[in-house]
Amino acid sequence: MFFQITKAATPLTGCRRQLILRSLSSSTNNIQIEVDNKTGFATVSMNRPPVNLLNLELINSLTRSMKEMEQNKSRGIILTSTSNSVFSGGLDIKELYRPDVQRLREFWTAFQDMWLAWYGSAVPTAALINGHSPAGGCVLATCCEYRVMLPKFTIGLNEAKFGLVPPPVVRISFKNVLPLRIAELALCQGKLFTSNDALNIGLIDELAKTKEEGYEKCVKFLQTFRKVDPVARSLTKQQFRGKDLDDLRKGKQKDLNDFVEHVTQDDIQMRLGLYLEQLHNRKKK
Ligand SMILES: CC/C=C\CCC/C=C/C(=O)SCCNC(=O)CCNC(=O)[C@H](O)C(C)(C)COP(=O)(O)OP(=O)(O)OC[C@H]1O[C@@H](n2cnc3c(N)ncnc32)[C@H](O)[C@@H]1OP(=O)(O)O
Repeated sequence: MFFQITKAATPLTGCRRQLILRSLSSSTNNIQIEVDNKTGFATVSMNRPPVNLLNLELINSLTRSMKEMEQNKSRGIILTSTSNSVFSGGLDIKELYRPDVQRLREFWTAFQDMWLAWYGSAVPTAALINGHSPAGGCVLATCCEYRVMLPKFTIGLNEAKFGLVPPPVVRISFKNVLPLRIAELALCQGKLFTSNDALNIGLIDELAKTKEEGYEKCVKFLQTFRKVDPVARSLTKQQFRGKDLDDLRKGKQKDLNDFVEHVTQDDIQMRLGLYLEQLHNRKKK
């Protein structure tokens, strides 16, 4: 069994009684799942301190938790993080820098599977973006159907800034949310938007002052499907997203080969090394 179920009070709503499902599959316990007994909605919290970097293990946990939620016929999922300042810092660049090619292939295959699971989820999804959400963090948020963000953080696809060319899946979920021209410019500029600017361009749907308020807004969104037939809802969503999903399923091998070829280029490796150094030295200046 993937999850153990224990009862606990919720950190989100204080009094509402919930079930907490803890991941047993990973020694790092990198995901926490809570199910609200009243609404039936599950909150999936990324829990990989300090900044929820998406390494192979966290990516696999995200995919497995989505599959588990679908099997349990969850009525809605809220994706968030246990951190106070970061939703997800994006891909763990250490997975890309001087990689073992076998692990790099495994890593990108896992990322493809996570994208397929979250972008194509049969269950309604909302992202409660309670902190910074660059690159891979933004991909995860834009896989969801609705985004509520706390103020004074940043979100966007900044890959171009450090020399990475975003693969198709990264563009697709971004393009699904934003007007094409804004998506193209933002990607080419490697732009990170403040919460306010993200709201103005439509990258997020609502702002919330606190995590609790954000949670309630996500719940309100998920409740809009309460009187809708879940099968009709899910098939309608598939009509919008099915082609993107099929394209990746059919092109998975090529996408993987292109990714590995791109990331292992000497020039890209040099840039990734410099970026890691820059991140490490950021606070020392
Ligand atoms: C062909 C391939 C193309 C695309 C692939 C798919 C698309 C996705 C790409 C990505 O996601 S690439 C990653 C992009 N992410 C970023 O650029 C974010 C960089 N990080 C930050 O801006 C900040 O760290 C922060 C997320 C805003 C959090 O700031 P905070 O002050 O809270 O933490 P701090 O900066 O001190 O970081 C803590 C610790 O983590 C290290 N770190 C941060 N981000 C990364 C990262 N993405 N990969 C690896 N390591 C990272 C940082 O150096 C600190 O570690 P240290 O204390 O040991 O130095």
